[in-house]
This record gives sequence, structure tokens and C-alpha cells, in this order.
Amino acid sequence: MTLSCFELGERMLTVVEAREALADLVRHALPVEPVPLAALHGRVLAEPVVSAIDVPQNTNAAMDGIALAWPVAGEVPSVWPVAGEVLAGRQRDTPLAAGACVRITTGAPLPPGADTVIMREQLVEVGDAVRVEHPERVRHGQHVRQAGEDLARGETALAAGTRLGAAELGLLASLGVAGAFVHRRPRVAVFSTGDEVTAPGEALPPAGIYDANRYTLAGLLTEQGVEVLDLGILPDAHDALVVALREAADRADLVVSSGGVSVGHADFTRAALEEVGRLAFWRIAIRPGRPLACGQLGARQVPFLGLPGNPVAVMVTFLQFVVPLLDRLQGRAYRPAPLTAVTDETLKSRQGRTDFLRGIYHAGPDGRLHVRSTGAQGSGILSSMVAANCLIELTDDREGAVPGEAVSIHPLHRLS
Ligand SMILES: Nc1nc2c(c(=O)[nH]1)N[C@H]1C(S)=C(S)[C@@H](COP(=O)(O)OP(=O)(O)OC[C@H]3O[C@@H](n4cnc5c(N)ncnc54)[C@H](O)[C@@H]3O)O[C@H]1N2
Ligand code: MOO
Repeated sequence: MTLSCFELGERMLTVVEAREALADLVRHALPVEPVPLAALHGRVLAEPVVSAIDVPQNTNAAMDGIALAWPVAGEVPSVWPVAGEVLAGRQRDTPLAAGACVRITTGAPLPPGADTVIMREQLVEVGDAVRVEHPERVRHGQHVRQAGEDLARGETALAAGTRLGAAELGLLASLGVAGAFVHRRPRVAVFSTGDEVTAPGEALPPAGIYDANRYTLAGLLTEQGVEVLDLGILPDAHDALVVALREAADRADLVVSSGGVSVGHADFTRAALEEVGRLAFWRIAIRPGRPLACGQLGARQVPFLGLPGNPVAVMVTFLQFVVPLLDRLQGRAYRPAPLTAVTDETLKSRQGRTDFLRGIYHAGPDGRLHVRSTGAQGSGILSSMVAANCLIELTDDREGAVPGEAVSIHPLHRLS
């Protein structure tokens, strides 16, 4: 096996180098399965969806009113005899006689010959006819939705690799698609390590700390549409650890842990991981999140990522390194979508290292996005993460930023 992942040694890696090397851990996307429309939310398309119909199917009225063939030249009549009625769900095949109109409701197909719709509010009833109040305001072709204007038959509606959200589900349904081929949902095992780490609900020992990371990770994974296998807090007992890791390697597509990865960290976790798989310990030029372990576990060579223990480092390294692996497992490209904002304050970072600061961005009166940090940036301080709506990325080529300078921000997808 020529995994660059294991050959990078002790050198400090850039974020991009680390991400590229980690990609080797996932060789194949997960298998493809057919899933019914109602269960597709959050899933990733394994193949493109091509429209089998025109959407809309017919050229139809966008307003309740009358449909008629508007004379392109010559005298425009203001009174139009009503020759019939077309309701939504019905169709009139008889062509419209010149100078006549039909009553029509929104969504009903235009009869042959008709090309223009006038809304009811602009009409006055005169016996079996209607009078158009301001014929000079009518535009030829107005209030008509053309067949296929949303999607034409044979057109690719959604590309392979698309994650299906609310809009995509509506689009699939509008094509009459009752199900699609998607990648199996990734199954990700998570566990916490560390003697001090205590489960919420238990009494906190004098030197203890409550287990924040497993819940943060489960939340982040759920947001990514992943099935979470919670392995709990693994004990510092070699044999129990090996059993838990073997089980994870059997059942999961990816194993993610937190804690116990810093340089010289001599603990049971590392020994057990090395017994179950092949591991590399890295230092990455990123803050927070410098130490990281990676490798493969068990006979199935399940990718493993050991994130650092500090809670904010967990969130930042998840977004930088776990999300791209989840994308690969689901056959899609990693697509970070940073925005540009003007910093309102001095931001500190160091050249040669990518810094992620917790920030708050907002639209300024100048029409541009502005950002400031949420304050204390220690990598254990979760309250400044809770206050943040973005991460500010200061890449390794820059030394901080001064007020007025443009910086990259990554909006955080927060429930609100
Ligand atoms: N000599 C060095 N020491 C450290 C380095 C280094 O490069 N050289 N890096 C520092 C950085 S940066 C980080 S980040 C941490 C990462 O260390 P570990 O991954 O080994 O993590 P731990 O030591 O286990 O924990 C760090 C910190 O986080 C707390 N923690 C751990 N797990 C949880 C959890 N599930 N929920 C909440 N908090 C957790 C733990 O109590 C520690 O306070 O190493 C530095 N040291
Ligand atoms: O990389 Mo460690 O991230 O922050 O404290």
C-alpha cells in the first residue's frame, strides 16, 4: 500500500496537504441503493436525474382571467366575446376563434391559438363579453408560463453528487420521480478518550471534565446526514478498547475520536489503535487543531480520524478534515463556500499557519459583509463558538488582518 497518509512523518503539514493526504483513506464511494422520494432528504444522488417531461407540461395561465390571441398589429379590440371556460386540470382542444377569449384559471393550459392572459381585476363584464379596461397596457404574451420553461424534457435536472434538500425534493417530485439512486448513508462511529472525561449526568470528579466532544460530533455528523454509532467514552483499559475499536471497524464506514493525539501522548488509546489498525500522527499548521491522528482500522481498512481533545479544535478539524471524507464516501466533491467580509477589528494570526477564529458577520450599511471575532479564542472555550455565526479563515500566507481588510469567512450552519 502506498498511502501518502503514512509517509508524511513528523513534518508540519499545511491544511491543504493534510486534506489531500487524508483523501487517500477513502478509496471508494459507498454502495448505491434505490430510495423512495419521501426518504431522500439529506441523501446524495449517485446518478444524474434527467427530466422525462416538460415542466410545466403545458403552456398555461399564470393568472385567473381570460386567455386570448392578442393581435400583434392593427386595431386592438377592447371588448372580447367569451367563447368558453378552461379550469385548472381541464384542457380545451378547440382553437380560439379570432377576436374571442376564454375564461381561464391559474395553471390551466392555454387553448390552441391563445398566447396572452389578462387578469380578472382588469376586466369589466358586459353581458357575454368582457371589456379590457386599459388595452394599451396589455403586453403580447403576458402572464403565460411556457411549457418546459422550468425544465425541458431530456434536460439534466440534478447532477450526480447533489445533496437533496427541500428545494431538490420539490423539483424531483415536480418531475414525477418517485425515487432515486443514492449512496448509502455513511455510518460513523464516534468515541471520546481520556481519564478525566466524564459522561454528563454523572458526578464530576475533582479533576474531571464533562464529555462535550461526543455530543458536538454527533450534532455535526447528524447535520451531515450521517448515521451515528456512539461508542461512548472508551475506558483506559487496553482489552476493552481493542474490542470496541474492532467492533467499530466492523460496523462503521468511518471512525472519529477526540482526545489523546498530542505529541508524546502515552496512553492506552494509541496502543489499542495501533493494535487494531495502521496509524499516523500528524502536526498540521492550523489553529486550533494542530495534532491529529489518522489511519485505517481492521481488515476492511476503515478510515480513522483522531481529532484533538479541545472542543473547539474538534469542531474546526471536523469541518476541515471530516467533512471532505464524508463527501468522498458519498461520491461528491468537497465544496467549501467561503464568503468575503471586511474585518472591523484587528485579527491576530501567524504566518505559516492557518488560523480559524470564531466570528460574527453581518451586512453593513455599505452593502458589504462585516465581521468581528467573538472574543476569547482559547481552543477549549465553547461559549465563543456558540456566539459565532462563522469561522474567519486567516490563511498561512498572512499575518493577521487590520480593520478594513478583506478576510474569508465560512458561515456556520446553525439551527435558529
Ligand atoms: N507538548 C505538546 N502539548 C500539546 C500540543 C503539542 O503540540 N505539544 N498540542 C496542544 C494542542 S494545540 C491540543 S489541541 C491538545 C490536543 O491534545 P489531545 O488530543 O491529546 O487531547 P487531550 O490532551 O486528551 O485533551 C485536550 C483538552 O481537551 C479536553 N478534552 C478531551 N476530551 C474531551 C471531551 N470529550 N470533551 C470535552 N473536553 C475534552 C481535555 O480535558 C484537555 O483539556 O494538546 C495540546 N498539548
Ligand atoms: O490545536 Mo489545539 O487546537 O488548539 O489547542
